[in-house]
Amino acid sequence: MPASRSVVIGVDSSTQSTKAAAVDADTGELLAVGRAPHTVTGAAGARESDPEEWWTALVAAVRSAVRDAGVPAGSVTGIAVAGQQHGLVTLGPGGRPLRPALLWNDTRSAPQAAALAARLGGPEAWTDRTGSVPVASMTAAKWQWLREHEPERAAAATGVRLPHDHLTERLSGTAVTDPGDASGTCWYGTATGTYDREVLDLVGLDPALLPALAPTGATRVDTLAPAAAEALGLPRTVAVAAGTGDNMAAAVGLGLGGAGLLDHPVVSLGTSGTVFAATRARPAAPGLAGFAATDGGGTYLPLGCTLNCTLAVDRFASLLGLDREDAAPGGGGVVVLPYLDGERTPDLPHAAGLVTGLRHGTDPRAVLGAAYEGAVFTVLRALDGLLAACGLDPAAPDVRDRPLRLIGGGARGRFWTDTVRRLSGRPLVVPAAGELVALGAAALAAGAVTGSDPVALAAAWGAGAGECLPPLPRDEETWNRIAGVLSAAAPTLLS
Ligand SMILES: Nc1ncnc2c1ncn2[C@@H]1O[C@H](COP(=O)(O)OP(=O)(O)O)[C@@H](O)[C@H]1O
Ligand SMILES: O=C(CO)[C@@H](O)[C@H](O)COP(=O)(O)O
Repeated sequence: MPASRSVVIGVDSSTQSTKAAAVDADTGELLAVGRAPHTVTGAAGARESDPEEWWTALVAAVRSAVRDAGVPAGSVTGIAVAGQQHGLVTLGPGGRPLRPALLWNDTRSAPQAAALAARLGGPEAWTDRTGSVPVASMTAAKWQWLREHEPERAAAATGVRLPHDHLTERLSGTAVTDPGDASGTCWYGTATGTYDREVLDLVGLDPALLPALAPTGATRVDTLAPAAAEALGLPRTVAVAAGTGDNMAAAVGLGLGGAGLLDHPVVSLGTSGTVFAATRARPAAPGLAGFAATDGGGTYLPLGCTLNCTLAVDRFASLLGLDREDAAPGGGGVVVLPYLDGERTPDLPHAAGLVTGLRHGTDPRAVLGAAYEGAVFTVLRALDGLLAACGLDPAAPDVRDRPLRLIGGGARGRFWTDTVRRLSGRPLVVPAAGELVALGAAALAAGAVTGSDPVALAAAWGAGAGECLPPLPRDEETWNRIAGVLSAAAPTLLS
């Protein structure tokens, strides 16, 4: 290996685990990936994780990636963190968390979100200002929940951070965020590129508690703080980028942004199911998050998000005593609405899962298959909403022919890809590189080291290239059966 090789580390700190990718900054070669799991606790709508565990996982994953890459620590030049979005991290003395973080899929904040959505002139005013109408996932609703349920902790907070901000601060000692992840708080103005003081007043949050806004996720905020350098076994000279949210980093990894187009909408199958596209317009619609991309240059990342994707299907597999791949199409009338965690799109925070169409002869594998179908249907309905908000007719042949890029852990599963193909009738591109979020973060790190545009870097690395799967005939019957059950069950799902 040439002594001058420059290696960058991209960290994906998402709901279930941390993944750290060691990447050759010049060629984009993925040298190694380190992984470490997270613990999520909570019942009855609560979902919390200990930020200290994220830090321990980051250290373990980065050390493992550098070791497995077989590169000297001195060749590492940059690091960036992409994190699960929206989570509320409250800091106390010494910058340490006051309590576990409230996660994006914690639905206890639904009443606070509904109350906030009615303020400031109602939903349209919120989308005009922040891009999104508050739902339970948004950080502003979580902060309001904390004020109402744990006022002494809210009053004691000396800092309020998103998950990726907190980890970036642990790395660098600098309190900073980026436009992309900030746009998931509902207190950041996507039109102005600044914190919205009126929203902060509304939720009683002192702006001094928030991190500074970096111009882009690739902004070099500092180098490693001494304690972080020691924990990671890396030199203090390693540049730390501002980082971003996990969906924004995936967009960077796929080379979307700048002159980003709607040609390849993205579907991500992870704990959350997300659909997004990079666009220069600023589309707004109820049920859609009008995020900013992380380039800070007027690219937007409208996104639909479901709460029940791979984890919900895995839960059905374990309830049925089956392996996740041991599924059959749900034909024969079984329908599963897998809303085990409530749901965000559609906005049904209090919903529970629903199974219909069971008979004595029902094959358990078909029930599992129907869970996949229910999860994929929910994601693809969100995709139709996204395309419509971008001014496109989802059913128009030229729109239906646009390949979907399929990413996230579920994209590794054949039954997932088959179900997306069958229910969408669209061609798919499945990137060969599994860790698009970590690769996007690595491109942000390389951007911080070299000053280059991270989207252009990732595009040159070819991180998004992969297998093209031709379309299958659209399974209208299954689609209509699920849509019928959803519509008939709507009154029950609301309560
Ligand atoms: N080979 C595979 N086949 C099907 N599903 C998989 C496979 N590998 C991982 N998964 C799914 O991917 C999920 C994790 O995806 P990931 O995108 O890493 O989640 P997150 O970013 O939310 O932590 C797991 O819940 C698991 O169900
Ligand atoms: O809330 C959203 C997007 O708005 C989620 O997509 C989170 O960012 C969590 O991501 P994963 O852990 O599922 O990757």
